[in-house]
Amino acid sequence: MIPLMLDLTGRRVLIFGGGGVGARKAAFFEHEAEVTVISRSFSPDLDGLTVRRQEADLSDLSDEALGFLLAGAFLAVAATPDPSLNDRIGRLCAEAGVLFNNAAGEPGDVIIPSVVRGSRYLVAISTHGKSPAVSRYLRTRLEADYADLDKMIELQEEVRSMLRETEPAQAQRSRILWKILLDDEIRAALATDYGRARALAIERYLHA
Ligand SMILES: C[C@@]1(CC(=O)O)c2cc3[nH]c(cc4nc(cc5[nH]c(cc(n2)[C@H]1CCC(=O)O)[C@@](C)(CC(=O)O)[C@@H]5CCC(=O)O)C(CC(=O)O)=C4CCC(=O)O)c(CCC(=O)O)c3CC(=O)O
Ligand SMILES: NC(=O)C1=CN([C@@H]2O[C@H](COP(=O)(O)OP(=O)(O)OC[C@H]3O[C@@H](n4cnc5c(N)ncnc54)[C@H](O)[C@@H]3O)[C@@H](O)[C@H]2O)C=CC1
Repeated sequence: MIPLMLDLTGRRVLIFGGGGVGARKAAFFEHEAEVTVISRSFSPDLDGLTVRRQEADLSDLSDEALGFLLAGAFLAVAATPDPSLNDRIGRLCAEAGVLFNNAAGEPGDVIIPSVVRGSRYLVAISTHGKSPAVSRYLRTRLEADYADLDKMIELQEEVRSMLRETEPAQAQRSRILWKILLDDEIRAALATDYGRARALAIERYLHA
């Protein structure tokens, strides 16, 4: 498995099965992709999401009819509780060249990770499907332990551009940036007062 960050703007994503799991997968994609949920019933968790709904009993559909639904899709998720139906959707995706994620059944070619996201960073976590609970646990730990990561990235961005003007040696620029990252007092200041953290960084490491 190889991690990638994809821009799904304007791409079509299909979710087969509109239960709690299908709704969670739909929520994962809907802020960027064009999501359609195909199911015989729809969880209230889908209310409020920007997704199209298409009512169908998938067991009644022929391979040809399912293949027709897949036309033009970039990625499909099978999230019905019937693994053999999910696996069948996966086989048709492989034939149609559509990326496939399986919520229950034979693993597809895509895993949906746990995501920690700030305005300046994105971390995706997977256990290769072995323990989603551990992925979730790691996400909550990272969210708690690095609550101010966005502000540290902002400070690093600012100091990096200052250093490009003042410090010609790359090795020295790198050393200073690491010192700031590892400075507990600067990290503590970031939580409440960006200006103070910035002043500390400049005073300690740029005018030293
Ligand atoms: C392979 C994968 C398929 C995929 O790509 O979707 C998959 C598969 C399965 N999950 C199962 C169970 C649970 N999944 C969750 C939660 C999440 N599951 C997610 C991803 C993935 N789940 C992919 C692998 C990710 C990896 O590589 O680590 C997360 C990260 C992303 C998301 O879904 O949004 C999201 C956490 C988001 C977050 O909070 O950060 C919880 C809730 C909890 O833990 O509280 C439980 C119950 C506890 C447990 O069983 O662990 C079952 C068994 C069903 C059964 O027993 O019937 C299967 C099927 C099987 O294993 O066969
Ligand atoms: N990948 C993951 O992250 C997780 C996967 N699971 C597994 O995912 C599966 C789905 O879980 P839930 O959403 O909780 O189930 P659910 O029973 O709440 O929802 C299933 C949905 O699929 C629809 N459906 C079922 N058969 C259909 C058919 N033949 N045609 C059309 N629609 C059909 C139902 O109408 C319903 O909307 C389960 O097998 C569960 O074990 C569970 C937890 C996490």
